[in-house]
Amino acid sequence: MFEVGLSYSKTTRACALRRAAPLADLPHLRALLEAASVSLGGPADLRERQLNVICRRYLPGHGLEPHRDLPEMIEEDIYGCVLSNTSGSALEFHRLREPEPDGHHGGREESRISPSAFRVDELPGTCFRQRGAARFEWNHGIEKVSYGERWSVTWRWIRTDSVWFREDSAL
Ligand SMILES: O=C(O)CCC(=O)C(=O)O
Ligand SMILES: [Fe+2]
Repeated sequence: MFEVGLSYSKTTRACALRRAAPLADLPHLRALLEAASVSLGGPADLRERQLNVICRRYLPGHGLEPHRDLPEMIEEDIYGCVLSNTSGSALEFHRLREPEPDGHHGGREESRISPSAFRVDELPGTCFRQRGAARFEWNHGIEKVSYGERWSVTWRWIRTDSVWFREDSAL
């Protein structure tokens, strides 16, 4: 795991963000983030003072526990790109609760017809964005890899109104 921009991997409520590798030193990574963002209709400006990038390599035995990236710390939109995946694992989403009953369908029918899990069909270069329900009503994780490797880059922005955020000069 390798972080760029602001790092929160060891952050707790009692421990502030740190500065990780600067994106300016990684022009290919910056170009990837910009291209992926724009291709998904997102911003071209990466707002680097709030940006956190996590590059992950999953080897056999590695996975990622189901989680929701902390809403109190991280802005709504989270982007990602799968660089390559020769493993049998992929990003999977699981709904945290059933959808609200809907007047037209009734709660029971609705929960039967709407899925509670979603697996990303990953090809090299697959990009995704988590927002809305995918961000707040579903969690996501990676089942432990048993063979091959998976490489991903995900990026997000630290909320300036969170207790963790500090301006650059204070890091
Ligand atoms: O590796 C991935 O695609 C997901 C990573 C992730 O969910 C995270 O770093 O919060
Ligand atoms: Fe995540």
